[in-house]
Amino acid sequence: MILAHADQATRRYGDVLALDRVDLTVSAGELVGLLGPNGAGKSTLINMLVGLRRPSAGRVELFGGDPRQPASRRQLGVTPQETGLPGTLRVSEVVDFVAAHFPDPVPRGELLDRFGLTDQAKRQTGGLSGGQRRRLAVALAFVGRPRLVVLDEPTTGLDVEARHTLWEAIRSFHADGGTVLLSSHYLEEVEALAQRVVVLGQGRVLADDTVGAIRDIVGVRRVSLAADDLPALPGVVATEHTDGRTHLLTTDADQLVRDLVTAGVAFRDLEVRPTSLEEAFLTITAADPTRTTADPAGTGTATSAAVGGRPTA
Ligand SMILES: Nc1ncnc2c1ncn2[C@@H]1O[C@H](COP(=O)(O)OP(=O)(O)OP(=O)(O)O)[C@@H](O)[C@H]1O
Repeated sequence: MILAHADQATRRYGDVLALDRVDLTVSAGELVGLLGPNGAGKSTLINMLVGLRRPSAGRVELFGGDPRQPASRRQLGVTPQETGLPGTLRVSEVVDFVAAHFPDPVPRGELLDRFGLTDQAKRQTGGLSGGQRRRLAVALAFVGRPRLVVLDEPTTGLDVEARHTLWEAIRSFHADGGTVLLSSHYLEEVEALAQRVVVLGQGRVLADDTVGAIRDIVGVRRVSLAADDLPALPGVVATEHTDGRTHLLTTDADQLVRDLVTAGVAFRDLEVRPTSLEEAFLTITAADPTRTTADPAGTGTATSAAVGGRPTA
């Protein structure tokens, strides 16, 4: 069953084309990560799906209806990128206030415990730290036992422990059958949580696939070694130097290793590993923005800027 759907959704702000004919479907039970650099259009897409913005062209649907109609949002929980909490209310009062809008809310104690906020229950929200406020804002999206939760950069500003608490809460909601769409700058977060990743770049969908498939699409491997002198080698899309080691990014690690041997390079401590999602993502977003999906041929378009290194060839 499709819970949220964008069909050729386009959004302009004056001269800025923030979203350009984006298709996205989120089905029941999925946990989808939305990735993209600053200004890629993630918030714009999320805001359209939850009824905060109207598309300039194309269509968006939530639970099969218009997201701008309150009836379509009854089973939705949202935490936008920026939220305001009444500073003089206590945490428990804010939770109770939101819970009063729902027929079967999560009990306050259970919710606060799940989000690591039990000790803050009696504190006024104005006195909370930024991270505690953020955790409360995210917790509120879950109060009404929604079927779909949409979180725009939920863990921004959180320390490692708070981030892991939030991950656990999101995972347990998903394990109980909940559906999640979340945007993030933290690529490790998407790797840790999401089954499916949608990569946005310059307002367009660059890739929509599993984390593993995106790595395969990009197909870049990191060959690390120590060597005094390296010749220019074919198939290297970028080179980095750290701590006396050289890291070569390539789409064909096997061939590169053969070439190193053939060239008689005296290398030591050779290591070959897949790139992280971050490297894959940066490679995709650096590719031709006119493509609607990433493809293997696109890997060759990676630039040194895309992977933070210097080209050798
Ligand atoms: N209200 C607005 N008025 C004008 N331009 C806007 C507005 N909101 C967004 N934009 C522009 O639309 C583009 C997409 O912005 P959006 O906030 O959706 O990106 P994002 O991927 O969420 O970025 P970030 O990761 O920085 O939050 C950007 O160029 C942004 O400057």
